[in-house]
Amino acid sequence: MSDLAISVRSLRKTYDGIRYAVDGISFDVKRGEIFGLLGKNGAGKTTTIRMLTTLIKPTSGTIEVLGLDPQREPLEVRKRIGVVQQSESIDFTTVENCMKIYATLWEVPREVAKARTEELMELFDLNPLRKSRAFELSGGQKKRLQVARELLHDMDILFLDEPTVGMDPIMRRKVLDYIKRRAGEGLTVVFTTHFLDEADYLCDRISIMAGGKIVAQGKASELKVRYSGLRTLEVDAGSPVRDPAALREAIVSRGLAQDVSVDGSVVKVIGRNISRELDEVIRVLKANGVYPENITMREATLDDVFIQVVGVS
Ligand SMILES: Nc1ncnc2c1ncn2[C@@H]1O[C@H](COP(=O)(O)OP(=O)(O)OP(=O)(O)O)[C@@H](O)[C@H]1O
Repeated sequence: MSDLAISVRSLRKTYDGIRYAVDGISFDVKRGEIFGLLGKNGAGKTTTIRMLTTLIKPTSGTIEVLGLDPQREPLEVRKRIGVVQQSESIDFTTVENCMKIYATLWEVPREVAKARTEELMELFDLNPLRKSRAFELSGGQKKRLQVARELLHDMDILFLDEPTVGMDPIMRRKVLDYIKRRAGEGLTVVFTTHFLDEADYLCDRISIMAGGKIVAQGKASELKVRYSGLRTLEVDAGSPVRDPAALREAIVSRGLAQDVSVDGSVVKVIGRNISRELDEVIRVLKANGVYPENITMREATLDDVFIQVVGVS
């Protein structure tokens, strides 16, 4: 048996015949690995997951999921995977019934289904909502139900497309720890998220996508090392920055930094040479009406790597 759960080569997908949503990506995922797909909105993550999970057909390229071709053997693939999609129809029935229906659909033996339902209801804090109808739940509660019901059945690979959206930090951590535990028991996980701290915490390996391509790939720690020259300078100007676009242009066009972002009075300057160019950066800040009241400099986080790789535009 191959130790690869997924193998993708030169995969492309166009919806309109003009633009490629996924544009020639190749990657492997080992069995038992947690693989993260990151990227800005529209990068091609969901399209990739939908092709891997048999929901849409590739335009070209090859996919192997557990040694099977999702296009030729969709039913075989579906039997062995779990998918939590980004948005999913939520039934009119109660939370309790929803779990029962899913267990029946997946043909989970009655006793196993009962035990798992109790475990998952407890874990995802769904007990107080047992009798609530699913469509009445809040966004985060719906997401909890959506993830819990998918975990009722046995599977070899679990695909999670932004599974923690709307969840509070405690629930997010619980879900991530549960996924980690299942991966420790041999489950392969493909995971997309916009929360880079989550990817850092959970994923063995990460691919960053932009414009349908994979633009960086590796362990979170490797990516951070690869971009370790990056520093983030954070400046608090005390009052809102008047013209963020002009400030950004002034710093980036001089090659002083790769990126500048402004949030109210706080300016974040990310780049490789910031320590060396600090005097010049501050001169330009002042020339643009930003008089620093507080300055901090720190190492790159995964967020910084992400911004560096995919850019801000
Ligand atoms: N059903 C569709 N029909 C036409 N174009 C689509 C369809 N689904 C996605 N696209 C386009 O394909 C590109 C990639 O979208 P995709 O949903 O894969 O990105 P994503 O990385 O998952 O984004 P997000 O983080 O917002 O979920 C986008 O330009 C999007 O507009």
